[in-house]
Amino acid sequence: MKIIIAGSGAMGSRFGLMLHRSGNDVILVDGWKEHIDKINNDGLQANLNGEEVVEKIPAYHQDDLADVDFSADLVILFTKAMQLETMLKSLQPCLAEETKVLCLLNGIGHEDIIKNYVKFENIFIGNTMWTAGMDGPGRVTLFGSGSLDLQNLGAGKEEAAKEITKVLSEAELHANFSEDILASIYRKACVNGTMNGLCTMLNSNMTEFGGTTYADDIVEAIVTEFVTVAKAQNIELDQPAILAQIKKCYDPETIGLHHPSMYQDLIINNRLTEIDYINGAIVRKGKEFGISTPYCAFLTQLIHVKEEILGAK
Ligand SMILES: NC(=O)C1=CN([C@@H]2O[C@H](COP(=O)(O)OP(=O)(O)OC[C@H]3O[C@@H](n4cnc5c(N)ncnc54)[C@H](OP(=O)(O)O)[C@@H]3O)[C@@H](O)[C@H]2O)C=CC1
Ligand SMILES: CC(C)(CO)C(=O)C(=O)O
Repeated sequence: MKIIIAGSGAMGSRFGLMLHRSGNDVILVDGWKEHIDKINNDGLQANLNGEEVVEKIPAYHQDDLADVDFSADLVILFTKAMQLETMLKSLQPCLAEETKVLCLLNGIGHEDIIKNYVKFENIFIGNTMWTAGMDGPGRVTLFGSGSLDLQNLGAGKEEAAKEITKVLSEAELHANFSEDILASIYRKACVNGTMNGLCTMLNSNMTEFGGTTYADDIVEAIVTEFVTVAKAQNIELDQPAILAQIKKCYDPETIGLHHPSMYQDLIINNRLTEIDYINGAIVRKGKEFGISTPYCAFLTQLIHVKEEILGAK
């Protein structure tokens, strides 16, 4: 399959690398020039579960796509939420009538933006439990395992969604076709709505946070707000199952030692965070439905205060 990875930071590099290694025709697209230049000069370098890997994958700056002759079957969106709209504008020359676009960003409601740039029946949405970290331009660390869920948004596009699922699974990305992707996105948002903001504020990884005596109470309070807001939209979530899924993140043998992507953004790279698309989205939806969301509101404010104190850009 001809695949564009649109947003080739840590996660885009992971997916690009694994899809390239399983025989797909992949190109990487990003707005970070130094990263693109490094990949084109020296290959994409990765520590893949302890093994040093270098793959030659063509990489393009997103402003240069008008000159690129590559009609993609599939575009996988992996920007940060704040960069999504700019990337969608840049991608226009590469979107053919049949190009499918799969969004795997963390957060809630990205389809509202994507549908302004992509035909509704070509939009596929999902979420992933894979992890990845950027070490510097052209270099990533990829450890542990993961999975992803996806579904078509447009009616009658199940077969296309299953075909994408197959291609991703052949790359050992463990993809599942979901019958209820909105619930799945909310379940993942509960993980990010707890782990990302809390580990960032508390300067911890997930194992360290999960080992504290306060972890269960705080996590339950936040998840209750997500579940209540989801219910108001007729999205039914199994709260005990979500709490159990979050606890699994504390395991140092799986992803517990990972610093969530929000920590990587703010604490390591001094960049603005996606908090407004995770806990902030619950506060906005809560207001719409008359539901009080004090924990999400406070965590959103705290992260913004920290962004200001650190002068994040
Ligand atoms: N990392 C993870 O483990 C996980 C991340 N996700 C989600 O996947 C999506 C993509 O996240 P992720 O891959 O972590 O994003 P990254 O932070 O690795 O990359 C996103 C973009 O930020 C810019 N950038 C990143 N680092 C630097 C740097 N040091 N200097 C300059 N620019 C930089 C680049 O674009 P530009 O120059 O255009 O700004 C890059 O494409 C997000 O929605 C995230 O929440 C989901 C699951 C796990
Ligand atoms: C690994 C995980 C699940 C932590 O919340 C994640 O999605 C992230 O780092 O953004």
